[in-house]
Amino acid sequence: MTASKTSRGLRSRAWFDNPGNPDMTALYIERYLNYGLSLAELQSDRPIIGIAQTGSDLAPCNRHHLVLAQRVKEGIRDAGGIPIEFPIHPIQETGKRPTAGLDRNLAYLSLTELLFGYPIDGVVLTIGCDKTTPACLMAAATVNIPAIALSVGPMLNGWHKGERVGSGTIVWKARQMLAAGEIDYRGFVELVASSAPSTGFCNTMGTATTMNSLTEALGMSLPGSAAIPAPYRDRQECAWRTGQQIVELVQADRKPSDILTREAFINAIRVNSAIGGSTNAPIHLNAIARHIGVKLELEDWETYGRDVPLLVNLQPAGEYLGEDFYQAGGVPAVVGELLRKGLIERNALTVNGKTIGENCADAGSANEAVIRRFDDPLRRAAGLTVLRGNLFDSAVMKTSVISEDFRARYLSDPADPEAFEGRVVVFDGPEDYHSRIDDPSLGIDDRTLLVIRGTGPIGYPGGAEVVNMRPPAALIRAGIDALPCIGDGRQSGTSGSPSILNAAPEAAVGGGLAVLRTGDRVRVDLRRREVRLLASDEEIAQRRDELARNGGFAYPAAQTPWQEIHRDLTGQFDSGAVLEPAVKYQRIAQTAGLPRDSH
Ligand SMILES: CC[C@@](C)(O)[C@@H](O)C(=O)O
Repeated sequence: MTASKTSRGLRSRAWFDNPGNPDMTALYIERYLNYGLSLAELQSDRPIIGIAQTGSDLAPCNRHHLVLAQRVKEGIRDAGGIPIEFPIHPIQETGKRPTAGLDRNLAYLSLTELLFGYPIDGVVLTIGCDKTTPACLMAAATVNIPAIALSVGPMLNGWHKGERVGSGTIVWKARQMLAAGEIDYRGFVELVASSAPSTGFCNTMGTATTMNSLTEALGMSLPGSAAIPAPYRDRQECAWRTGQQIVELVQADRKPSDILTREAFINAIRVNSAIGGSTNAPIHLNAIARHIGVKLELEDWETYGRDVPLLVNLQPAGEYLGEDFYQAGGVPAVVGELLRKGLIERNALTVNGKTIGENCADAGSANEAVIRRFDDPLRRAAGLTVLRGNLFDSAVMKTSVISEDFRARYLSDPADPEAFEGRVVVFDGPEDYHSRIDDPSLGIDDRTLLVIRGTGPIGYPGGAEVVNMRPPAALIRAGIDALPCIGDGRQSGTSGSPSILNAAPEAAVGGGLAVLRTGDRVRVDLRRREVRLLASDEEIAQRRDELARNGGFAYPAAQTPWQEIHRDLTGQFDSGAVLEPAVKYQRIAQTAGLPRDSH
C-alpha cells in the first residue's frame, strides 16, 4: 500500500495526522502514545483496526476472545495495520436478567457510537453468544466501515454416560426428567453441567451456532470459520487470518454494504433451513437488513426457506454436536450442497474478496451422517412457517423440530393432515407458568395448547426465551413430552419444542393473544398457515372493549432506565425488534460526514 494512495481514504487520519488542524491532532494523538504506540505508527499510512471485544468474565461464551484477540492483533500487524482493542457491552444469554434480548439494541447503540466517534478504519467483530452477533453486525451495517466477524466457536461436545449432551437441549430435557422424578436437584445440575466441557458457546444448533453460521453464509466471516470449536488450534489460526483479512478489506475499501446485499440475506435464509437454525434468526437478520437498508420481510423466510431440506444432523433437530459439524465440513459443506442445487446466489461477495460460489464450489460433506446429502435429507421442506390469523399478524414455527410422535398425535387426521385444534390454557408470563403448570385443576391433557403472553419485546421487556413450556409432570410420566405452545415471546434455539412463537403484535401492544382465555378453542392449520381463535368477530371485539375499559393488557413496570427507553423505542419481532429511530441512520461513515471535533 502506498501512502499517497491510501492515506487520503483512511478516516483515522482526520484524528491522528491532520496538518490542517494541528490544535486537534495533537490532542487526539497524545493519549494514544501514552501506552507505547509511536508517532511513527500513528502518523503513517497504516490503518487503525478496531477489535470490538465482546468477551469478559461476565460473558463466558465469548470469553475466549480475550485470548484470540492476541492472534487477531498479530494478524493485523503482519498485514500492516495497527490494532486497537476495546470492550463493548457484554451480553451473556444465560446470565442476563430479565433477558439478554433487552441488551442487543443497547450493545448495538453503543458500538455504533464507538465505531463512528473514534479513529477506526476497519473493525474485527468478535462474535459468539446469541445477541453479540446481531448487535455487532447491526452496528457495522449502520456505520458501514470495513468489518469482518470472528466467531469464538462452540464448546467441545458434552458427554454424560457415553451419550452426547448438548447445550440448552439438555436443560429442557432435564427439566422434564426432574418434573417426572427421574433425577433430583443434584442430578439435574450435574447433567446440565456436563454439556459445557470447555470454553465457547452452545455446542448445539442453538441461536449461537445459527447466528455464527449465518454470518458466514452472509459473507461477513472467513469461509469455514463458524464451526471451528473454540479450543481447537484452528480457531487460533483463524483469528490470525481474520486479522490479516481486515487490513485487506480496508485497503480494498470493501464495506458491509458491498457484502450484505439482498442476495446474501436470501443465501442466509436458505442456509438457516438446511442447518435447522434457530427461530431467533429471522428477528436478528431482519434487524441487520433494516440497518443496512436491504428490504427483507418475514414472508421472505417462508418464500425462500420453507422448501429447503434439513441437512445438518445437530441437536435439537438431530443428534450430533459442534465438533461433529466442524469435522463434517461446517458451513461450506452445507453451502456447497445447496449451490449444486442452484439454491445459493453464487455471486454474493464475501469478506475474502471472493464470491460465495467461488469459496464453496468444491466443498462437500466429510461425514454424511452429520451433514447429509441434499437428496437424502433428515427432513424435506424444513424451513420456518410463517403463520397468521386472528390472534396475531405473524408468528413463526420451526417445522424441522416437529417430531414424528407429535405429528402422529396432532397432525394425523386423514381429512386434514396439517391441522389440529384444541383447548388452550393461558399463562401470563413465565412466573405464572412455572407456578401453575402442574395444577391439576387446569385440566391439561394431551390435546391442550399451552399459551404464554406478556413475553414480547415490550411486555417482558426484551422478549424472553420462554415459549418452550414443558407439559405437566403427570403427562410427562404418561409419555407425553411435548404439547404445542403459542406465545409472543421467543424460544431458545436449542429447544425442540413445537412452538408457534415471536407472535406480533404482542399482547402488551394490543395483539390478539391479550384477549385469549383459558378454555378457548384454537385451530392451527399449517397448510393454510393460519392460527385462529374459534370465536366470532363480535365476541373478540367485545373482549377487546372490556380489556380497554380495564386499562389494557397489564405488564410489570420498568425496573431500569434502559428498560423504559427500550420500551419507548423498540418495534416488534416481525420487523427485527430494532430501535425504530435508529433505522434512518444508514451507512453513516459515508452519509453523515465525520463527527465534529471534540474541543
Ligand atoms: C440455552 C441456549 C441459548 C442460551 O443459546 C439460547 O439462547 C438459544 O437460543 O440457543
